[in-house]
Amino acid sequence: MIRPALVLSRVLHRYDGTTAVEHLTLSVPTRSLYGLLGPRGAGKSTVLDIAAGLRQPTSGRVRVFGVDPSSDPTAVTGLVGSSPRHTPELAALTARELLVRAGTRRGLEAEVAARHAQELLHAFALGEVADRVIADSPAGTWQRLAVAAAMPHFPRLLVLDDPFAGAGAHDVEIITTLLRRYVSAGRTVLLATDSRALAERTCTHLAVLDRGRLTGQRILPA
Ligand SMILES: Nc1ncnc2c1ncn2[C@@H]1O[C@H](COP(=O)(O)OP(=O)(O)OP(=O)(O)O)[C@@H](O)[C@H]1O
Repeated sequence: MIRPALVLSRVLHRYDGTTAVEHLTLSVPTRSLYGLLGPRGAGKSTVLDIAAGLRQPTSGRVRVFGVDPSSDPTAVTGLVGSSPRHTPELAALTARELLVRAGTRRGLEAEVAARHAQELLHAFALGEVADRVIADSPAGTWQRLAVAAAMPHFPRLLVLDDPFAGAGAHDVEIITTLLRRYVSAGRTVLLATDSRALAERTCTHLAVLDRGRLTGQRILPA
């Protein structure tokens, strides 16, 4: 049997007085494009942070390709990729600089990071803005770039928080095509969105969250 990419068992997460995730049990199959759908505050970002090893749950069990992020965070860092948050510091870089930096931060040699950056710029149709400062680039550049910046080390699990937020139809098309190709290449994608239409169009599997609880789960027709 193929091991799932991610397993959450009775995961609970509390921030001070707020319960963000409540006894969530979820299994994300390898090679799925798995969508977490829910309104604002449903707990999606918290689940993604836990999956990426960026946050420890208050209780419950987490396994990323069988690895426990709390006992082997370095292994999980190599297995997972997630997008950087938009900051003025990052917006002052060029698209290429951001991708090279994302690669070297994931442990790639500078030369390898530069090659992967070039491949990603091409794949995400960002060649024209490659050497332009991100803040001066057309709308939609950041959305494509944020996804590309999650994958310079071609992680086995790509974790994307709202990759379509602010994206135009053309950007959505490019991102969706790339994510499907990534899954066809044997990788796994876990993404969060509040758009049912985009989730249903893009994903192979869907889990619906509401106030930290799982309220529905289904496999979508190909
Ligand atoms: N750092 C934090 N400190 C305190 N409460 C938080 C924190 N982060 C999230 N929360 C709360 O936890 C709950 C779940 O938030 P979360 O961001 O995980 O949901 P979400 O579905 O990703 O929502 P959004 O789409 O708005 O990001 C919300 O009630 C939110 O206010």
